[in-house]
Amino acid sequence: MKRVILKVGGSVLAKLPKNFYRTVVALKNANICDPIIVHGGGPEINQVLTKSHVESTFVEGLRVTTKEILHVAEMVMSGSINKQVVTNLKKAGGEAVGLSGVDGSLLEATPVDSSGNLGFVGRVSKVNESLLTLIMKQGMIPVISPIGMDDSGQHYNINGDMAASAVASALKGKLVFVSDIPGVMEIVDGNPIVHKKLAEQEIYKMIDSGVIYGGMIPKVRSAMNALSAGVEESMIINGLTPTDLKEYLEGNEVGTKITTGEVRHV
Ligand SMILES: Nc1ncnc2c1ncn2[C@@H]1O[C@H](COP(=O)(O)OP(=O)(O)O)[C@@H](O)[C@H]1O
Ligand SMILES: CC(=O)N[C@@H](CCC(=O)OP(=O)(O)O)C(=O)O
Repeated sequence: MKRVILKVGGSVLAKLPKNFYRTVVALKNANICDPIIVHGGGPEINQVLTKSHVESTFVEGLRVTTKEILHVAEMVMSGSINKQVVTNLKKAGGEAVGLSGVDGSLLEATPVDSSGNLGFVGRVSKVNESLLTLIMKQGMIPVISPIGMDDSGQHYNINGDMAASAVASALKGKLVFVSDIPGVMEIVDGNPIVHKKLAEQEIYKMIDSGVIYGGMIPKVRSAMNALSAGVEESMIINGLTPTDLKEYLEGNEVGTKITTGEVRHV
């Protein structure tokens, strides 16, 4: 069965319309496809850090992660957020298994930056596909928190978009980023537009010119990496509307499709 990897951003987790989880469960129960959720949690991590008076900085959308910040990221994402997503799927009539990348070596990780400037930020070096397959075969939806571990047992904070891209690449599924914007946007002649399709070269230009910034940088990079790894489709859609996910699954044009091909247009 086809796999759809849904990366649900921290930006939308608390704001998803009621039918979001019902749509995901319906896909599974009707054997249309096997959904896998990878979630983020940036805003909730920020809240806890702010309460603890811990400052946090980002480099190109990645959080510089000290030992203390890693502890908070793990507590927030693998703890409360992961279990809330599992609960929401249950309430929508599904069964889900919540895991972090630490469990069953689901996401083996290495430091993203060998200079050490980003601290305990990881990238996925290997995905335990058979564990995911096992869960899906039991009729359950895997829900993944993006914390990884290396051979020595060191944990890493992994950007959710990068984790989702690695999972999609391993499973050769479709990759859908569910975020708080209608897609990749740009101001053209004074008006905001949503790009329906974007190719690699355009994306690099948009990063260089600052049109794509912050959390959108790891998203588009992860989308492109997944495509080069053989993923069928990488999309960015809006999690704030009750219709985008359903429309996308029904084959209608929503959000931004990232392509490897040549340019253009809106
Ligand atoms: N060109 C762009 N189009 C749309 N959003 C952009 C763009 N560049 C940067 N962004 C920012 O990226 C954010 C989405 O990334 P992020 O906050 O990390 O979301 P998530 O938690 O869903 O992963 C948007 O809310 C917006 O502020
Ligand atoms: C290394 C790194 O940046 N990790 C992210 C993990 C959470 C995440 O990716 O959350 P969103 O999906 O909400 O952006 C962080 O600490 O914020």
